[in-house]
Formats: sequence, C-alpha cells, structure tokens
Amino acid sequence: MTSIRTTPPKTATAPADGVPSKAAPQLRELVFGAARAAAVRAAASLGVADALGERPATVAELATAVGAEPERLGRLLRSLACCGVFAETEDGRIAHTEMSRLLREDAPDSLKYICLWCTEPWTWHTWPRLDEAVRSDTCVFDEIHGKGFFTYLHEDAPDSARVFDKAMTTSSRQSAAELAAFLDLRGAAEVADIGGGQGHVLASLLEKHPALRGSLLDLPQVVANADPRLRDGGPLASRARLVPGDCRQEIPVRADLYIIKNILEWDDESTRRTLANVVAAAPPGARVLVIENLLDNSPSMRFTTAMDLFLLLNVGGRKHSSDSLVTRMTEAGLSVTGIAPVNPYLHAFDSRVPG
Ligand SMILES: C[S@@+](CC[C@H](N)C(=O)[O-])C[C@H]1O[C@@H](n2cnc3c(N)ncnc32)[C@H](O)[C@@H]1O
Repeated sequence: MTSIRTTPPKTATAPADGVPSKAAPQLRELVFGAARAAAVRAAASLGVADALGERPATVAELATAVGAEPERLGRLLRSLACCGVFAETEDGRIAHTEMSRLLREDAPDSLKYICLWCTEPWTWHTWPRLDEAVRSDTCVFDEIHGKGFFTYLHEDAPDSARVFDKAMTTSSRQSAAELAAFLDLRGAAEVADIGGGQGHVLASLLEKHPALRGSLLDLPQVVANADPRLRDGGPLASRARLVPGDCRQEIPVRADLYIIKNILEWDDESTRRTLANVVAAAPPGARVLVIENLLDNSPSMRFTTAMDLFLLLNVGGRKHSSDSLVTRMTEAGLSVTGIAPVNPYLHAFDSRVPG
C-alpha cells in the first residue's frame, strides 16, 4: 500500500447527471456482508446443495430432505439466490447454479469446507474486534481464548479442527496437480513439505516422481490424519516419512527441497523462526520454495485482502506482498533466485540455502 487518500473528492457520492448514486445501497449491502456469509454457512451446514440434484426441486422437497422448516428455508434460499447461489425457476423451484454446485461435498472443486472454515463460530467473536487489532499489536484470537489459534483448535474445538483440515486439504488438492506440473524436481531425491497439512501436495509429488522420497511435517494431530496414501499400508508409505512437530521449534528433516506453502502467514516471529529452522536443517545449497497468495499481483484482491484481515485476527498474521516475502527470506539467509506464478492465485519464491 503506497498512499491512502484522506479527503475524498467532493463528487464522490453526488449523483451524476440525475443518475442516483449507488454509493448508499452499496455501503448498506457491504455492512450486511455477515448476513451473506451466514446464509452460505447455513446452506452448507444444512447440506442443501448436496440434497439438490440436477432436476430443480421445490422448497418443500428440499426442506424434507435436509430437515428444515419449509417457509424459513424458502427465505434462506431467496436470500442466496439474490447473490447467484441457487436460482429460482419460473415455476418457483430451486435449481443449482455454478456457485451452489461448489457447496456440494462431492463436487470435484468443492468449496464446502472452505465456506464452513471461513465462517466457523470463532470467526464471529473475532471480527467485531478488528478495530482493536488495527489499533494495537495484540492478537485478538489469543486475547479472547488465552491461547494460540492452532492450540485452541486442537484442544478446544475438535470439530472446527476437522473443518480446517478438510478445508486445507480441499485447497491443497486443487493446487497440488498444478504445483506438481509446475515444479521441476530434477536433482531432488528428498523433498520436505513443512506445515504440509494432511500431505496432499507431498502425495501428488511422490506419485508423479517414482524415485522421490518425502517428509511431511505438521502438528501431531494433523499428521495423525495424514493422507492414507502416505500412512502405513498406503501405496506411498515406503517413500514417505511423517514427522509430527512444531516447525517453529525444530525441523528435524534433511532434504534437497523444502516446500513451505501457505504457512508464512502468521506473526513475524513465527515466520522468522520457521525460516531459521529450515536453514539450520538444510544441507548447503538446498532449495527452499515458499508458495503464497500475494497481496500484489492477485486477480482476487477482495478475497486476498479479506484473508489478510482474517489472518491478522486469528494468528496475528498477514498475507504478503512480493517485497515483504523476499525481505523475510533474505533476512533468514536465503538467496531468492526467482518468483514465478504456479497459477493465477499462487506464486512460488525459489531460493537456495547458502553454501
Ligand atoms: C494454511 S495451512 C496450509 C497447509 C498446506 N501447506 C497447504 O498449502 O495446503 C497451515 C498448516 O500449518 C500447520 N501448522 C500450524 N502451526 C504449525 C506449526 N507450529 N508447526 C507445523 N505446522 C503447523 C497447520 O496444521 C496447517 O496444516
């Protein structure tokens, strides 16, 4: 962010040539964003999209299928249809749209768990304290719960932890194939995915490169539910090592390539310690690939800037710009050798450990 205008132009909200300004209705809609998010969450929790097939259904049929009160379900669906999530046919039935299909659990590109994760109960306690987070340097989530986000998830909110892991697996699954296609792994025999979630990215890489071996490091409760392909008895188990741990404490893994994808989004001290631990564990010349959605160069600034605030609240973290990531990697002693898009939303920062 380079500059912020402090005095808006006088014409900012004035009607132009008799055309009523859209500013007031737009602002009213904006402050009702919570109603939109809650409506998507309710539809996902009720399983409405899963209950609706390719043939349009009446609200009554859907209400029976999901165990809802028909008149109220109709109100929920009307509100969603206004935004393009479901549509009402001329004879008053409910039909799928491109967006409502994404709420189906069995959709190949399903966003069901991402929608649930972004609207989990704890989010509704943290958003009202955004002004506090902006005013101070405290982490709102830690203040409310007296413990860090991941500790809270695993100690106090196991259902939310499961939603989070499924959401991460969904987004990994969607980017894993692109990452496997993007990555040139010539010369790499050992890869380590740090904070690799349930291991979808690692499994995709091991499947694509039959001689490659790999380690998955994540929190113990996450690694315990790793992708079955990587676990004992799984087809990739003989080439996979599961490493439960805390990457801010230690990274007990030697590899030629370290992948750090969507991890360096927490507080700066955690980022500093994680990168320092990678540098300490890696052999000289090892490759370190940091993969992130950026605040610059993003085709979805509305999503990325919202996620930036979400991270500020729950982990005292942030989304990065190219410059801020390069600065942190360089400060850790890494030589950044290139930045390339993996897909329109993700960028890979390639670097080497000195030596
Ligand atoms: C945003 S997710 C990213 C997961 C995966 N890399 C991906 O891109 O899909 C963050 C991951 O960091 C893990 N994590 C959080 N704190 C950690 C820690 N201290 N040590 C290791 N992993 C951690 C979480 O369990 C989660 O899997």
